[in-house]
Amino acid sequence: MSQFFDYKDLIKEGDLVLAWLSRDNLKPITVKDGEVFNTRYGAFSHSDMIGKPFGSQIAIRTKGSNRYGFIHILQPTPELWSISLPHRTQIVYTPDSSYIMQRMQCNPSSRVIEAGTGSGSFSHAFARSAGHLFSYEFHEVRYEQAKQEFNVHGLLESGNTTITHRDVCKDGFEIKKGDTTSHTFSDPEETKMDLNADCIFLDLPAPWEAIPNLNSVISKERKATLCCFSPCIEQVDKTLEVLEEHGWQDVQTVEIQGRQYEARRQMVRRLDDAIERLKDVKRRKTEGLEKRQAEKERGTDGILNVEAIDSNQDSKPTEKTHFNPFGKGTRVKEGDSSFEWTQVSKVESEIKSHTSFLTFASKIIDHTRDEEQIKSYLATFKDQGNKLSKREQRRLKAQTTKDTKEEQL
Ligand SMILES: C[S@@+](CC[C@H](N)C(=O)[O-])C[C@H]1O[C@@H](n2cnc3c(N)ncnc32)[C@H](O)[C@@H]1O
Repeated sequence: MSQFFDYKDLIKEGDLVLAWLSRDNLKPITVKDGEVFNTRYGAFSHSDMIGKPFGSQIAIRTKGSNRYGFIHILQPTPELWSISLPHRTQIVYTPDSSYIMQRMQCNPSSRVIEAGTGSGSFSHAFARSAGHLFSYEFHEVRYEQAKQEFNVHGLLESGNTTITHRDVCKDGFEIKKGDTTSHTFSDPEETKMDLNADCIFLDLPAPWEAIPNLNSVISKERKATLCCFSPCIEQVDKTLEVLEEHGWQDVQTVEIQGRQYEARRQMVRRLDDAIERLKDVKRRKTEGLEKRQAEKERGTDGILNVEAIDSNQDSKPTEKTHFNPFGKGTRVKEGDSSFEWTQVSKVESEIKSHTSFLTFASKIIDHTRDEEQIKSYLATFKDQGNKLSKREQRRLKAQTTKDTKEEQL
């Protein structure tokens, strides 16, 4: 059982919990009775966490004051792990990994190849969703650390993850008896693993060197989908050349540009407001001119003549503009019920999340078809077709023609 995939209610000794200190400060802790988690808000005793439900808030009184410091203790998930894990390399974050898995249609029947493992960020997301994950890392220390981490997190124990120490560009992806891998060849008959992979994710500096090695390990019956994660367009260029050379199809390169949308209210500005504003500007201008004229009428020695004194006594201070919908003026609080508001969404001008270019491609190895199966499909369609609407019949006919063409290619 892995804490990452199976829901758990209460925290027990030995559990991994993620302590949420702030939005961008999440720390993994393995709970051990008697130990203390030190933070700048104070020292949190692990024993206070044992028996508490995941998601609880733990509060302590800060030394020498009457105030409280608190943290939340959360159950690990691949998404939270990505933002709290110890970095050994650059990692793939959830905005990319979720998109990639959806594009590759990664599901519980998928057999996934991932190279390299790196810090194991994406591995956790794959391991949760896929049927089996085969992860490869050529850096020995990183391989050992990732293996140890996968073991502690229950990924190896759950049986759906295999990590192998390998340079996939030089030595390919096949996993044989005697290789340095987490898989145990317990059956004497078993000499190599059957990978039969249908999802391949390459986060390598030179994916074009690994692509030629995929043929022997990708599924023969199912369509295999590949994604290469490369930060530079020059890498994409080389990858595209090799994909074409090795018969990969449906090639597409995309870039994720995550943006934050802010929802807020904006004051409704009407033509009448603009007219009001112009009138206000004109009125102030006139008042200003009158004031200056009155000052001119003071004597050069600073003594006012009688007329000027009289007009000066009459002049009132200029009234403050209380509302200017087109610029500065008295601030109006968003949502103030004296004004009309409309709901808008504002997008950040700067893009924060370009990480890499994602190149997708797919390959079907076996183009032969089971004629008996096709006949039975066609018979079913025909039978159903009599009961279907004209539109449905047209759709089925188009689908059948498309399938036949694809098979012929
Ligand atoms: C950027 S990291 C992968 C990060 C990973 N996707 C994650 O989310 O944590 C790239 C990893 O690929 C490994 N690597 C590079 N070339 C390799 C090769 N030819 N075979 C196997 N691993 C390789 C590196 O050692 C490094 O750990």
